Amino acid sequence: MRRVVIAGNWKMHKTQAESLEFLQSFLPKLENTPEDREVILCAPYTDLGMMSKNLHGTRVRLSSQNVHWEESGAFTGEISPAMLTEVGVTYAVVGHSERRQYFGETDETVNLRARAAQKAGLTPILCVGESKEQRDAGKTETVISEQLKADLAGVDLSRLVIAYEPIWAIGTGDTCEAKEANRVIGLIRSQLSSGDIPIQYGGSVKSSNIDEIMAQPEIDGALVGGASLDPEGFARIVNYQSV
Ligand SMILES: O=C[C@H](O)COP(=O)(O)O
Repeated sequence: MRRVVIAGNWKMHKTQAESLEFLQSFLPKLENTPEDREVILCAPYTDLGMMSKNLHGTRVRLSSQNVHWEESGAFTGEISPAMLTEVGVTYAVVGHSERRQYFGETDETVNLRARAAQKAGLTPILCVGESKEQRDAGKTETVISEQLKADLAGVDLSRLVIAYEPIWAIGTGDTCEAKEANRVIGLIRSQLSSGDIPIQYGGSVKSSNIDEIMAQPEIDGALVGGASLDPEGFARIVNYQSV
């Protein structure tokens, strides 16, 4: 039975004060959230320690937005697995398209990060997805297959979440049609030796479209960017209506 995993990726938003204000409004809205839904917040590094203290004893889990593959070293701006586990982080987003686009992330480094995360006891949330040009050229399946093959080499599939995030849907309001997202996620699942891996959809998920997205049989959750910044709106996404 696959888990439902709803994660909010705050990206470069929310100071510690803003994060605390978010939690104070968000947490009470989870009182009736079904227990089988995993709720994760992917916060900036600076907020993780404070958030961990305020989330202790709640059902909300913490994720970083990246993780380095070395235990320590001269890697300016990076963060090690131990720095994350020490403050109670249990997930790590790896391979987000913005890291691939702006910070030279490659399938090779994504794979290193995923394996290092697992070695430290973190669960990677691996992001894959095609660009508009690749989709328009009919290359979606090929691109994602190649990403999966390279990113998942030596990765333990029993401790993994995958997020299908078409790049052209990220931050644009141009959400992928739910049935198309379901088709692609079905293709992703067909290439995995384990059928129990939760596979999320990400890309302009909002409170207005979450019910339709989650009604799709292959979709196990969402990786939400902009719409996760507002406690009310993200609570509505977490509390989506099952059909
Ligand atoms: O990690 C989240 C994805 O980049 C989606 O972001 P978005 O919901 O703002 O489109």
